[in-house]
Amino acid sequence: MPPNPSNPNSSRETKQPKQSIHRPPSSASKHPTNWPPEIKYLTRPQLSKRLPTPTVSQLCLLPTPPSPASHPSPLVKIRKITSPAHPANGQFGLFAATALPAKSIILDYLGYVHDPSDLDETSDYDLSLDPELGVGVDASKMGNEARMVNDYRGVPGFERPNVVFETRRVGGNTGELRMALWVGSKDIKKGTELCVSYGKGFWQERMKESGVESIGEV
Ligand SMILES: C[S@@+](CC[C@H](N)C(=O)[O-])C[C@H]1O[C@@H](n2cnc3c(N)ncnc32)[C@H](O)[C@@H]1O
Repeated sequence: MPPNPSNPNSSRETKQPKQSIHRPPSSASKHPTNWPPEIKYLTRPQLSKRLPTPTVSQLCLLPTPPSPASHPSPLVKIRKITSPAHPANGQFGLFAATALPAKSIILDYLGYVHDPSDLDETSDYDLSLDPELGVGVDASKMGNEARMVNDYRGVPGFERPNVVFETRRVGGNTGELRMALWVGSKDIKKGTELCVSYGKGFWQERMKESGVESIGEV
């Protein structure tokens, strides 16, 4: 804090050792490298206020998770794609920061948890959490590193996805329902891009929006 001439305690402040300067706890505002500043970085899901109480209790959606994982995740890195051969060139992608064992969990897909009354139809980041209740997790305006995962289609070197989205219950069968990103059936080497399948529905919708009638095999 700079000295303030109108503050009688100011000169005393300037003599205090450097350690006394207030800093927020380091974990409070740490974002992953390359995190876009316009997107809110989440370390737990953000619940829509419009979610009905029975839905919140059925999915055990908790304002505070029992055991928060470390943030940012040490397992992944966000990188800008700079290969013209990559279909998401110029955008971001998610990469393994370390070797990832087959079938292991990587991280939760965090975002705005909402029901159909609170749906952003333009979002490309909305995953279904509970299809029966129509609850989704939308990471378009807020989320974590998992929002950066690209689809494998057209990515050089990919014939199939190497990671999958699957729900999990935090802390056991009766815990909070979350969407998570998991390693597929094969180990992943450090530095490899992580690519899921968004599903045919995503690309069919994309084609419809761009006016293409038939898409054939996707
Ligand atoms: C969930 S985001 C993925 C992260 C995104 N690359 C970013 O930088 O925010 C989904 C968007 O990524 C792009 N994308 C992901 N995979 C793609 C692919 N295989 N081909 C073309 N675009 C892709 C599309 O623009 C899509 O709308």
